[in-house]
Amino acid sequence: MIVFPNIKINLGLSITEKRPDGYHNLETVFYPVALEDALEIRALPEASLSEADKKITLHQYGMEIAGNPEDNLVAKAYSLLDKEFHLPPVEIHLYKHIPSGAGLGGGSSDAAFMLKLLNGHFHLNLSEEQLEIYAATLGADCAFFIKNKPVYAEGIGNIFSPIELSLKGYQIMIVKPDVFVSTREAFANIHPHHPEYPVKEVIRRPVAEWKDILINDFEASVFPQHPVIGEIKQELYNQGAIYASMSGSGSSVFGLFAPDAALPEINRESNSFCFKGTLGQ
Ligand SMILES: C[C@@](CO)(OP(=O)(O)O)[C@H](O)COP(=O)(O)OP(=O)(O)OC[C@H]1O[C@@H](n2ccc(N)nc2=O)[C@H](O)[C@@H]1O
Ligand SMILES: Nc1ncnc2c1ncn2[C@@H]1O[C@H](COP(=O)(O)OP(=O)(O)O)[C@@H](O)[C@H]1O
Repeated sequence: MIVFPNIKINLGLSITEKRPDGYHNLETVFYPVALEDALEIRALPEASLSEADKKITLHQYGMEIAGNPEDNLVAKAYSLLDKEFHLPPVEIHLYKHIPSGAGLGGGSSDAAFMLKLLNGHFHLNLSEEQLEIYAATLGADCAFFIKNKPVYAEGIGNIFSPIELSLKGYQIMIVKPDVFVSTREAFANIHPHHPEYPVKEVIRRPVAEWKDILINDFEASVFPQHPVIGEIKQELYNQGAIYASMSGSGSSVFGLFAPDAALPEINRESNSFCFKGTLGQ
């Protein structure tokens, strides 16, 4: 069985306060985009396991991910459900197309799709709401990928409400320079505050009005540290983007373009990543 975990972009990201547990409350809109990994599981017969064998064998392809295979979020997702449901052993094939440390939620998406895949394959009969609860323990934005629909998110990024927003037909260009931004460090450099223009209100206005009022709070601290990210955002505007922003805690930047626009070539560095697509929903 194979699934295709996709990314999200953040439309606005206000970090409003630091919580006693060390996490931060935030306000953002998550919007799914069809840049996808591929994730496949094959169940193995219980009898094929010797005492010393692990229950998961993870084969990884495509872009490299930092860390050991047992720290991979798909392995953590399996262990979470295995504890409760004693799952059969599985062989996992994960093909990474989504860059890591990009603010695109690639790891969280893999984890959420793994939960959905195991739920379907092994007939666990978990509801979407139950899957969201499991997902939230794996990463702050992981639960979003269970329903995978545009939402307004609050709390630590795990409390969702529906929004009336469709960007269907807009073209999107995502550029990620060869820079890794740690989410944890990005939060450490933030001064939380309530925004002048709340994300929830700005999002109701036409996209052409978002430029100076739909803000990602991480840009103020990440751009001075990594000027190339800010330069890419400016370049997207120079090349005709209607709206451009860093996604999440970086380092990727996306530009939204009109449905009939010719998308530019932005080749700043040989190791940068670039995706071009069309939005759905
Ligand atoms: C802030 C966002 C916006 O989309 O950044 P990106 O990861 O997309 O860049 C996400 O919600 C991130 O979600 P996720 O990447 O799952 O975060 P986690 O792994 O749970 O947390 C990584 C670290 O970030 C910090 N953290 C994360 C979320 C949050 N609301 N407050 C925090 O302070 C904590 O220090 C935590 O240890
Ligand atoms: N399946 C996975 N895909 C990507 N990263 C993973 C995965 N499992 C664990 N990680 C770890 O999570 C970190 C954050 O990755 P990712 O979620 O892709 O980035 P971001 O949170 O910036 O969108 C990576 O540096 C990597 O060490």
